[in-house]
Amino acid sequence: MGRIIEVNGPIATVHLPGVLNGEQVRIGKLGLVGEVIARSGEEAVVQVYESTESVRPGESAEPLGHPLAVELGPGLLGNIYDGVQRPLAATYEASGDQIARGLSLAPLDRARRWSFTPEPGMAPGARLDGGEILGRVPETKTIEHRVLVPPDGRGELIELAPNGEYAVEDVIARLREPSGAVRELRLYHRWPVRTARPYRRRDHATSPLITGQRILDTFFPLLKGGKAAVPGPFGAGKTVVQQQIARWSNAEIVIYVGCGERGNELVEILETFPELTDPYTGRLLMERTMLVANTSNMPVVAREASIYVGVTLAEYYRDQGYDVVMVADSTSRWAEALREVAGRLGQMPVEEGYPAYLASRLAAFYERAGRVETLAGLHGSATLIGAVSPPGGDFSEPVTSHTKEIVQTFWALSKELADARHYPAVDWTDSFSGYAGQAATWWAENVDPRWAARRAEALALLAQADELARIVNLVGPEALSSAQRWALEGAALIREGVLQQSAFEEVDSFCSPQKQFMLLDLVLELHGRGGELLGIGVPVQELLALPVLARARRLKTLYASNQVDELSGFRGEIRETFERLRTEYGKPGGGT
Ligand SMILES: Nc1ncnc2c1ncn2[C@@H]1O[C@H](COP(=O)(O)OP(=O)(O)OP(=O)(O)O)[C@@H](O)[C@H]1O
Repeated sequence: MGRIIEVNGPIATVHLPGVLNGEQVRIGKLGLVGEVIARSGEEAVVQVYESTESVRPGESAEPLGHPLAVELGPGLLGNIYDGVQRPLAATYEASGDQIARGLSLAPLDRARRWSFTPEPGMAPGARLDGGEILGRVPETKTIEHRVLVPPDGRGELIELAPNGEYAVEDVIARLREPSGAVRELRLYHRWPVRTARPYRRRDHATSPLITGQRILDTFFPLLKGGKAAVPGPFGAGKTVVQQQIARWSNAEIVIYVGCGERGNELVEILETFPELTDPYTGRLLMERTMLVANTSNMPVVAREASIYVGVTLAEYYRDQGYDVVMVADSTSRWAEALREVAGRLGQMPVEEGYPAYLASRLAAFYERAGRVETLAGLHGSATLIGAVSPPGGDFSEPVTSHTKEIVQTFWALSKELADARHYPAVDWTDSFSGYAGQAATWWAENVDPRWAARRAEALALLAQADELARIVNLVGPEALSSAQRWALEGAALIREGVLQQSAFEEVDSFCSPQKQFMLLDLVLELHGRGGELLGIGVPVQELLALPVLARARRLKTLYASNQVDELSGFRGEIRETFERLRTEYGKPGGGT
């Protein structure tokens, strides 16, 4: 037992000989949770994850003998945790609205019993390695939990529990480790959150994470196992984008980390998520979701912990062979926590007060994304998506600029688009995806071989229109040729008929890959055929007045994702309209 020497906000200096860096510590009479972040001689600096108000020098400091770790086992799904994995529902029951400080509640329900089935063929005498599957538990109606040997466990199986109902603390297997020691395995194990969980090897990520959002999937795709960022100024729609991904993406497991956003946003998430229906099963989305949310009475440094808790949960389900997506809202708040701690430790600030290790911390976090072959030989992925909230919307600030270097997919939200009520306000000029090549293979095989060409054509048209818009601003629309005016119209059709997508409109909130491609293809066909007519002398005014243009803008809400065949009927309408015009103008003396 040690004692507190000094308390400075969320940082406590303690006299605690022999404590290790990273070790968890409980400090003060209340037993507040903290973690050693620096040591010098017999003293250690502890980052405390709860308010240190009224904690005094001289009070006790107790080392717990292990680093900040999470419990991993059945019962995680559907849970809402705080930044140090305390279950919020049970916590509220125990202490009411204001979480009592120092409260220690088990993350996994100790009383609940789970129906365990040992893995077929697994019997005493088997040589087991870390990460292998011992048995299975139906965790929810849709997700089967694979009970794993902890990654650091290895040896001869000497006992395995038969089929039956077990609580997480019950011993379900005994292992004789190479040292001869017998290790008891339970339905759950602990894992330190700052250590990436091991896997056999990295796989190439090949299939896209389909989010149902056209600007994301078609224009700036992300792969399962990939890393993405959503930077955006205040109110540009980061939260809506992340919620849409959590709600609609084709990942099997969803982890939503609400890290330090404003209280009311958190309340909204806590209220809305438990009511959402899973579009793939018709059941509750929470059956395959976990929420990690910092409560407002936890200090900023707890945001750090919640990011690591989230990513460790993601790796754990990846290790069971699932595709997991984790969204973190927002990594800027986490970076602010790093800055606050660095400041209090008197570390040299480098950029805008952030410590020199900001970039490496961000990189190490995103490095935990990936598609892997697990220790059990399964294939799973963890996709990481972080929101970034640059102050004043300035993307050159340190957190955004470092993140941009690290991620492969960058969905840049723009204030101008949001102000113009163009949602999702993802800017097609500033955004990028390094995965478009791999995604193209998937789209070609599963949707249409022309995907990459159509995508490139649309992006080129959007870029051309942005350039033309600048000219119009300078010299007025009269300076444009007919072809240029038609290009502007083509880009407007893409923006309004394809890119804009309301999260709140039932038919359009989710768009299947087939519908995404069909919409894009139809708009480009329309534009292409109009261009041909300009070539034979049809005046651009006549094209611009065609009623099919307005129809093309509305297609997205007229046909749902399961009505792609009906939607494709619009191609006939386009062809008919343009053929009629062509015959009119093709005939001598026609067209007047
Ligand atoms: N895809 C969308 N469809 C319709 N409306 C949207 C969409 N995206 C954003 N909005 C509108 O923009 C508003 C602000 O979005 P959101 O709360 O996600 O912004 P934010 O960037 O997370 O804000 P903050 O900086 O406050 O965290 C939403 O309340 C909604 O009205």
